[in-house]
Amino acid sequence: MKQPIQINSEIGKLTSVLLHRPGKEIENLTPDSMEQLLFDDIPYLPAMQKEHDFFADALRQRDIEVLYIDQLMIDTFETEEVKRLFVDRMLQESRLTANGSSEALKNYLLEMDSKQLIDSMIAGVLKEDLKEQKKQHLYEMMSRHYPFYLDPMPNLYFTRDPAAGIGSGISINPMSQHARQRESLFVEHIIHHHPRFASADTPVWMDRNFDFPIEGGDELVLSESVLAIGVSERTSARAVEHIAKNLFNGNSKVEKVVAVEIPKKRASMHLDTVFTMVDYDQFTTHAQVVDKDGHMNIFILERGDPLRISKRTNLKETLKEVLKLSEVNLIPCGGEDKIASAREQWNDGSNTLAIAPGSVVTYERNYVSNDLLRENGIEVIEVQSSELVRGRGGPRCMSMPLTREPLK
Ligand SMILES: NC(=O)NCCC[C@H](N)C(=O)O
Repeated sequence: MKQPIQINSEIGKLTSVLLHRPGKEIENLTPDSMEQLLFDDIPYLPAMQKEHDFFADALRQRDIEVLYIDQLMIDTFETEEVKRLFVDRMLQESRLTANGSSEALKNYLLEMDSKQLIDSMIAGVLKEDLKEQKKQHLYEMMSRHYPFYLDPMPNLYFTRDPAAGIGSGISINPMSQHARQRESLFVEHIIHHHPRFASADTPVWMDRNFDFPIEGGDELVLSESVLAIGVSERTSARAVEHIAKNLFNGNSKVEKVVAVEIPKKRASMHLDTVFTMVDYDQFTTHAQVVDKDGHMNIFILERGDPLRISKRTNLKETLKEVLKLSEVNLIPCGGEDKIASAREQWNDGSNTLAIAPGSVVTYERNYVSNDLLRENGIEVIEVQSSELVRGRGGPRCMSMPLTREPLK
């Protein structure tokens, strides 16, 4: 049987990918809530959707199958029982802001057809959407109360983060930020209930109930046997150890987990905001975390009880060692210019999505980085991002590869 997940590298020809087209959840951002929901601004939805469609079309034109989270979810809602199960899980995990709202909300959601149901769960449910509930608490009676029963999920279009394919298995992530924690529930549900995935018995390398966070933007499959993981604002060292043990003890081909420490700050929230693989021996990097010689804190985890852990201090040398390469080229985002480099990193210039060795999708706006990639022989497919970028993520963040061809 064809494996529904098969990811043995960052750069093998991409054949199937999971996306989410931004929807009404974006219009439910307000100046009061956007910071808590991890946005710096409120995107203009019609333009954002146009940009996202352009991105999806660019992938389809290159024979990449594009699947959407909402459609996969709808496919699972064939029976009333599965629908109820998911609504229950979702409500359990949502911070409901009024007593008694849970039952009313559940009934409100279950009256919907599958498409409306999934759209509403992603967009959020306003208190005014439900019939007036009897108010019992002071905070409900005060006029300026919080408008949502169910918070919107505006970050869902960053499908990279809630889960990551590794080999023929998956890491279903306990996410660090409250605003994003429900996202991995969608992936977990799809893996267990969608016919394409459920029958495959996909190994789960990380369970979303683990107590310490990890996010997919930090998980980079450098080769069949080497996984790099950023220890970052979003990913904990404990989660790295945990997934490493599961990979080594399970039926995976991973032999080395390379833990890369990056500054715990928003501009470099995940490893893929400052480091991506673009070819067999070429990588984007950013000066904020790694100078052109590649100095930084790196630990290699290998099988053993306890795990064998050894320190390295140079990214370039470590990549040469673990990937068995004689040379490695680090391409700095924004080049040597400090201003261009800071600007383009903020706008996700390092966040490339490789669709084949030496071929990447990037944002058009990062022209300094794009020119530099081309000078280094990389094919650059540009997509527009006046609005998409406002959520602080690029093409890699907006995609969860499901299958890639093996490297030759
Ligand atoms: N892999 C990534 O870097 N994803 C970008 C996520 C951006 C989102 N607004 C967040 O703060 O989680």
